[in-house]
Amino acid sequence: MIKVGQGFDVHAFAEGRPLILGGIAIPYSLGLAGHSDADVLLHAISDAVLGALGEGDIGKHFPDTDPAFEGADSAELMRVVWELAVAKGYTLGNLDATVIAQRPKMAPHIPVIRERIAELLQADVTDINIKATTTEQLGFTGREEGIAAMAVVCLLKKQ
Ligand SMILES: Nc1ccn([C@@H]2O[C@H](COP(=O)(O)O)[C@@H](O)[C@H]2O)c(=O)n1
Ligand SMILES: C[C@@]1(CO)OP(=O)(O)OP(=O)(O)OC[C@H]1O
Repeated sequence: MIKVGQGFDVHAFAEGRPLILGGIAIPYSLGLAGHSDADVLLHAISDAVLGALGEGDIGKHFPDTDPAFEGADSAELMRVVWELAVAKGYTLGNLDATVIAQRPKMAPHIPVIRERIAELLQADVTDINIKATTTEQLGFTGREEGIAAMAVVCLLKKQ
């Protein structure tokens, strides 16, 4: 059986916070605002997995009104999401995600992010593709007000 899910998330830039993207810290002058560590890429991927499972979204599983998730490590939240997929008998077919950011330059960090996500999803790194694009200075990402991310996953289950 094949299940497909998609996810999309946005977080605004904020001063005085580390920039956490794809489960790693990226050296940059700004971080992202959020109730958790605001890892917009892992949030989009987690939502894609939950979508494929028909399990709603991360806001349903980890409400931003719950103090338990204040400052949460989004990698740990994604581990919980992935445990749900594994418990239902799924493995990852493949994941494709895009970070939409005018800055910082993502390309140097993508190999490490791929490895980190492969580890979190118990998958082969060749099944994980992470891309980045600017919006050519257009819109909120182009004005460097924040970062958006989108993801598509394919989950597989033996019949
Ligand atoms: N934050 C970003 C954005 C883009 N890249 C890389 O640059 C290439 C060109 O971006 P365009 O938006 O001009 O198409 C893109 O394909 C990425 O490889 C990046 O590393 N970090
Ligand atoms: C991750 C959670 C929970 O801490 O908070 P945020 O970091 O604000 O992220 P968002 O993508 O807005 O929603 C999911 C939340 O419930």
